[in-house]
Amino acid sequence: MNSIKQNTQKKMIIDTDPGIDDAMAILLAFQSPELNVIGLTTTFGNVPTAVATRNALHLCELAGKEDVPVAQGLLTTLRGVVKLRVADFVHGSDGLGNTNPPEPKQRPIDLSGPEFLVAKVQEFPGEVTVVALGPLTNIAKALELDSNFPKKVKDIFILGGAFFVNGNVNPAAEANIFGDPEAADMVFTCGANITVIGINITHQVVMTGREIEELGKCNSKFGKYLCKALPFYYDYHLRSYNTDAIYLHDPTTVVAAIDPSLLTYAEGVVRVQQEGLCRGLTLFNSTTKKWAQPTEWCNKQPIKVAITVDAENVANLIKARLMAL
Ligand SMILES: O=c1[nH]c(=O)c2ncn([C@@H]3O[C@H](CO)[C@@H](O)[C@H]3O)c2[nH]1
Repeated sequence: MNSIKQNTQKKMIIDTDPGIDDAMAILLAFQSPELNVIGLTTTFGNVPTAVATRNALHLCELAGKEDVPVAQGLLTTLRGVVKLRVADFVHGSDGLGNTNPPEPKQRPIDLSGPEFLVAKVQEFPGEVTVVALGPLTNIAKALELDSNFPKKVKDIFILGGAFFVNGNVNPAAEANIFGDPEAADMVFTCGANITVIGINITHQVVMTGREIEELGKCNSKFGKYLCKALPFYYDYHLRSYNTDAIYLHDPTTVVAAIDPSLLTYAEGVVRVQQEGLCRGLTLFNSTTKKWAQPTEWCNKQPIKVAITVDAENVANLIKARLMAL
């Protein structure tokens, strides 16, 4: 990689819980000339954090990116909850569709995920894009470690929430936000330049059963690899949504970071329900109403919430890059 090319690329850290669609997103990022992936940080959600770390290292090795540092994130929620909800019914117990990936040769770096995030925004102030594909625990911890993190990070693209639609854990909550609602609320209101891509968007960006077969037949290394894991993810969608297609949650978020113009956004303050029936609900204030009394949404910095997506072009970009040789 010559230095001119590196200078024009976005420096990206992916916070991830691989996860089949995370694997697609990571490989997509490695295939994207616009991006310089400077590290992966791992979290729980689709799998426990230790499994996410193993899978992240494995994916780097598969892609010949052993030089990309992997920093293991927190093993618990921000507030220390150890009994975590893990979506093995979506991704398999190994996170990769029960394909039993080989043990990686590389090890995670000594810094924790949050420490790595803090160190990189300090090293490259205003230059680092964070793409958060799991619960927001590591990003929230980075805020606790460095109160200037929101000013130093360039932007944060978050896969999470369900805006004006039902969730996927229950009618109220989307999985990543449900995984650590306290962390999510902290991140959404921290003042950083944040774009949120919810399942109101990602449920429109799909790969059909036939396209999964095509991916397996093409000569691309990543395509061949992914189509071994994808049947598990496909079966989950067929069972749960009765649809002949998978939702491209995480890769869509990487595409939004590459080319935000493929989506449209509304700006407003988002808060997260912390307790009770609707724990994990993301509530976006889209009104311009002047409230009679101050609300919990007042005096917080607005963030961008994706409202529409050019689903066909986003999906085509993902497929083309994963099928590229
Ligand atoms: O706990 C989960 N339940 C689901 O139904 C579900 N469907 C998808 N996912 C994963 O969570 C993110 C989107 O909410 C993505 O990373 C999906 O892989 C889910 N996680």
